[in-house]
Amino acid sequence: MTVLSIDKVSKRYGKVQALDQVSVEASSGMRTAVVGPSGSGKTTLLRMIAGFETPDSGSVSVGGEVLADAHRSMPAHLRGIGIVAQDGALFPHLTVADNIGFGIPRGDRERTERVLSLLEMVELEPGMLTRRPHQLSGGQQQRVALARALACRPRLMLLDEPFSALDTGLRENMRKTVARVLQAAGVTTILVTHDQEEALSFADRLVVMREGRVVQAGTPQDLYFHPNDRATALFMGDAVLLPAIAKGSVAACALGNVPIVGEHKGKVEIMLRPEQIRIATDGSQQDNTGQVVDVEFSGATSTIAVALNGVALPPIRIKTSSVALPAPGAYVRLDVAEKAHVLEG
Ligand SMILES: Nc1ncnc2c1ncn2[C@@H]1O[C@H](COP(=O)(O)OP(=O)(O)OP(=O)(O)O)[C@@H](O)[C@H]1O
Repeated sequence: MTVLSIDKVSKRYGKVQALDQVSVEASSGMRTAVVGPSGSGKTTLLRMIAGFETPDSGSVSVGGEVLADAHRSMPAHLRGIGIVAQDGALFPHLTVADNIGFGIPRGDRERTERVLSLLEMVELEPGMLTRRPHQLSGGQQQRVALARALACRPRLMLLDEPFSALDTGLRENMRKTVARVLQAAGVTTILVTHDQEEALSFADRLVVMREGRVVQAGTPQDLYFHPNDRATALFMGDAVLLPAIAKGSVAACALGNVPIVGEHKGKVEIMLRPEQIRIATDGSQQDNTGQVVDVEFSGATSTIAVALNGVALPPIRIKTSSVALPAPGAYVRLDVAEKAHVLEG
């Protein structure tokens, strides 16, 4: 069942077309991440759903009810939408208990019980209830903000870069906790983030925006392995892009004859993710694809730059396990482990 439906929404600020005919749908219980470079319109879209902006044209509906179009806009507080902002935006003068219970009427007999169960849901100890926000860590503040947003039993949850202020380790941990909590609560969620890795691991579905438009939407696997174009390919992660001549299901390129997804003919550009390429260090001077020009050690994995034989292309960079690394100058053979993706256009 579709919970959120954004239909051809446009928004202009002076000369800037912040949103241009944007359509997005989110099904019940799904987690959708909106990603895109800075200025692509992500925040404007989120603010539009929340009710802080009104569309010039198009409509925003939740649960089949039109919340906003060019003629009307339901006030934000009546929309039944929960929001967790980047900094948590907790009320500094209120305790954790009062922050979480803020949207639950004081006279509600089950208020205390509900606050406790929300606290437990976000994995915080009951001892925290009497603390104020400044006595909490960044991660704990975000958990309280999530509990507060869930307290109103929202029909939709908006997450605006909620992990960006946290350290890397904590960030990953929080991402998992928040995904688990939202899944358990069955709340349909929209996450806005700069971080494509975060989007890939958090969401069931990704929407990629560029210059106010949705350029591609799909599962994380779709977007990562089958981006429509070069810009999305590079935005979603490290990519090896090579010119090639396609003939049916094979393309001839600097890595040899590589199997490709689908059938193509003539000049194309193919994409492989670095982990789809294996380095064989037994390449002799006769049987090799290129020469190692740089090795960048970074713990468990390393990045190896390989200059390909006979092509005027920059060295390709491949992430590999740091075990038995080749040395700079070594000849290596590169084997393609999976079918390459052919980019459009
Ligand atoms: N209130 C406003 N007045 C004028 N221009 C605005 C306003 N809000 C956004 N814009 C412009 O609209 C465009 C989209 O901005 P938006 O904040 O939605 O992008 P974003 O993808 O969220 O960027 P970031 O990742 O940097 O937060 C930008 O060019 C921005 O400068």
